[in-house]
Amino acid sequence: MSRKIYFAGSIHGGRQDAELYFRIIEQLKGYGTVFTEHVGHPNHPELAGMNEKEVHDGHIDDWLQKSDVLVAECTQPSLGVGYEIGRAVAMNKNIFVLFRPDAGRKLSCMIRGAQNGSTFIVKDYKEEELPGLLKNYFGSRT
Ligand SMILES: O=c1[nH]c(=O)n([C@H]2C[C@H](O)[C@@H](COP(=O)(O)O)O2)cc1CO
Repeated sequence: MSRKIYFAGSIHGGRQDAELYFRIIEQLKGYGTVFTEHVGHPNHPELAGMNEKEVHDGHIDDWLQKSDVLVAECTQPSLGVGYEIGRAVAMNKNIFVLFRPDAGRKLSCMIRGAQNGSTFIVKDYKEEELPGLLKNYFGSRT
């Protein structure tokens, strides 16, 4: 059965990296089914016709719950992404956090400090390194 991937990236936190999210999602599709392709949509519609509770419950109780792994691009800070990570920790999911130090930000200690070398991995990266990083990450997991 195909691996199920939940990709998290900023929406209301700011869309500066939306095109990068799209490119990451395109690569992730090579490793499984991505539930949250809309996060990389260049013109993501406001709430996509749903109310906040429908968005929250559909993402957390359905997609995140069913996922094998959460991949989160955390360079652009987002409350929603931080929340998704915390909920994924509580569900014992595999979590792969991507962060670009070159953007001039510092990743929260609550995220960088959560890494444990197995289920919670944080990688500082540049975009050109992504194919190799994803290959390593998914290659070492079933
Ligand atoms: O309309 C939405 N659709 C949606 O999928 N999300 C989810 C997926 C993203 O990984 C995350 C972004 O959170 P935020 O909007 O706080 O940046 O929340 C969040 C919103 C709006 O908060």
